[in-house]
Amino acid sequence: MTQHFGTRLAAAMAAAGPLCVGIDPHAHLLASWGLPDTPEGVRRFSLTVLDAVAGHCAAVKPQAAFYERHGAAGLAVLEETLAAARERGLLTVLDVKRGDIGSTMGAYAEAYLGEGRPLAADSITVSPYLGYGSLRPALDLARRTGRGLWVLGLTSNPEGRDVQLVGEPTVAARVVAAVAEDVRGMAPFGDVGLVVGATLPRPPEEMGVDLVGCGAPVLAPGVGAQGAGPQDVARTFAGMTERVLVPISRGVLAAGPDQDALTESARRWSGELAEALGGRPGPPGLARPTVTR
Ligand SMILES: O=c1ccn([C@@H]2O[C@H](COP(=O)(O)O)[C@@H](O)[C@H]2O)c(=O)[nH]1
Repeated sequence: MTQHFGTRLAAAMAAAGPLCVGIDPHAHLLASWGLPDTPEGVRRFSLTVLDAVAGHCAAVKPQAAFYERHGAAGLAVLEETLAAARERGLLTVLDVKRGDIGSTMGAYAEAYLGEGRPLAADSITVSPYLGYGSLRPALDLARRTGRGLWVLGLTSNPEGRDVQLVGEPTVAARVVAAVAEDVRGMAPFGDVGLVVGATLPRPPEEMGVDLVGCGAPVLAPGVGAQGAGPQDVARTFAGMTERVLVPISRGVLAAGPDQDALTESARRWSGELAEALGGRPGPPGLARPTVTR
């Protein structure tokens, strides 16, 4: 029987720590790497990142937008990137932020979570803006195929709070409560996780959001180029750091195109995260590379 995503994620994090390297082939990064802003440039960028970071992080997070901007050829590169990550033993988080009425959500679920689908990933990001219940087809299919979902909760961008912190209980608190219900009893943690930024001004509990009691893993963007650091992750997610996967895109990618420099950057972030979050793999004590904001 297929292991559920929470089990696979926990195993990957136990082996390689909490770092998830984001693959965001921004036009400015392609240029600074000396690559053309074409599907072939995106392909070379993505495969270089995968070769550099395999073995130094638990997962990779390709950002679909940067592939989609190249049309069908870009999507073919995304398919190749997902397959190449799998070949290198890396879990994939496809950051595609899908969400729609249930009947259409079923088709998105097939596309990204269906067995044998060209764009299937180990997990995807989803938006609960059409109501948490509208995500049900994706939740069901993910569970059947041993895949996972990351539901937007409290995103890393400050504007998100205009929507997510409205109401009593807040929208974010309702989403977290719905996820808690779906992962209740799952160990080591659930197959549905939450996206909660490491950039929050206060711990989620102080914002009325009970993440510690929820039992879901958390994907915590915002470290590096958005200004948060490993200590912010430790502070924001105190009491549940073993469940936090930390995606870093530009903060790692700025070290390219040299493959050894990319590897070193991933190792440094991994070490700093291990030191801040307590006792996970990575070489502590190395300085973090400069990142472009
Ligand atoms: O709340 C969110 C949700 C997703 N993201 C995505 O993560 C990366 C962050 O990139 P950095 O270069 O590490 O800042 C990017 O793909 C975002 O779309 C997020 O930042 N915040």
